[in-house]
Amino acid sequence: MGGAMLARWIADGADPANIVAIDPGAPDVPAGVTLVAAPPEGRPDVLVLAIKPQLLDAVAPSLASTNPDVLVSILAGVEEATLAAKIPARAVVRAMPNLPVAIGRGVVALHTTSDDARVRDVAEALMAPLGLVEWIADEALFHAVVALSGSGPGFAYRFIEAMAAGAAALGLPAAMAERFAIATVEGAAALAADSDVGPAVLADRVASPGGTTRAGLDVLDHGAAMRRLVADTLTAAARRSAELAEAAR
Ligand SMILES: NC(=O)C1=CN([C@@H]2O[C@H](COP(=O)(O)OP(=O)(O)OC[C@H]3O[C@@H](n4cnc5c(N)ncnc54)[C@H](OP(=O)(O)O)[C@@H]3O)[C@@H](O)[C@H]2O)C=CC1
Ligand SMILES: O=C(O)[C@@H]1CCC=N1
Repeated sequence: MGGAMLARWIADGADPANIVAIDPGAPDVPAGVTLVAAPPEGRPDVLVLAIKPQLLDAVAPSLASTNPDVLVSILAGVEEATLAAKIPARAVVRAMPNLPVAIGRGVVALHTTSDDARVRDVAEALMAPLGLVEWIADEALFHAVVALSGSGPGFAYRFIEAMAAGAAALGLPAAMAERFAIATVEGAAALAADSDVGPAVLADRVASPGGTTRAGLDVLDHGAAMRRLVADTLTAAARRSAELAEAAR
């Protein structure tokens, strides 16, 4: 995820000479970005933490002397207070991005208890090139955000896969089925984003009376099958986020 954010920042015009990536694993980084195995001397303006939540305790001591102006954490679950207790920083901002930030079409939720307007400005300016950016005042809602927009692309890809597999089972060549499924979901989402009515109304507009869509929607709606499946899916993801928070405390 850190790599996806970095790729977008550079595509948006950030100067790679101003960016230092800290990763002992020596991954590929964009040209001009300095890659180091351990934090260099000096105090960064912004430190973006993009390790797995389970690595926090192992990595935090190595960051203890960095003392950034703003620590931005994208760790699922892990709370602002936990981060503040483990990594000294003037301010901590939690961010929950998602994978489409790589093309500037992501969602980034932000949270901080800092009342310093400059901290909020820095976080907003950093995230603006990544897509839709919104502040969440109540940190407890971050579990829902992780489930919806953080994990959501994974769930959307499963749906696309299932659409394509369903069409292939009806005889469409598999590659064409996948192309059509992706373009259908992309177009449907773009229309919804551009529309002044909600998705329920749009679904009804697709469903001609007595037609094909209604026959299909009746399957999804029977016993609220789709709603229940998706609610269970998001609940499982949110529960996991809470477990990660608890484990990191
Ligand atoms: N994937 C997603 O869509 C999203 C992920 N997140 C959050 O982003 C974080 C990363 O997730 P994800 O990208 O999926 O996981 P990855 O395992 O792909 O990324 C973690 C990265 O951290 C590196 N790393 C490991 N140890 C260290 C260390 N000691 N110091 C610095 N870097 C280290 C890893 O390197 P190596 O591979 O060499 O071990 C790897 O590049 C998680 O906290 C997750 O909750 C948030 C929103 C969305
Ligand atoms: O699966 C995960 O834990 C991360 C957080 C949100 C998306 N990916």
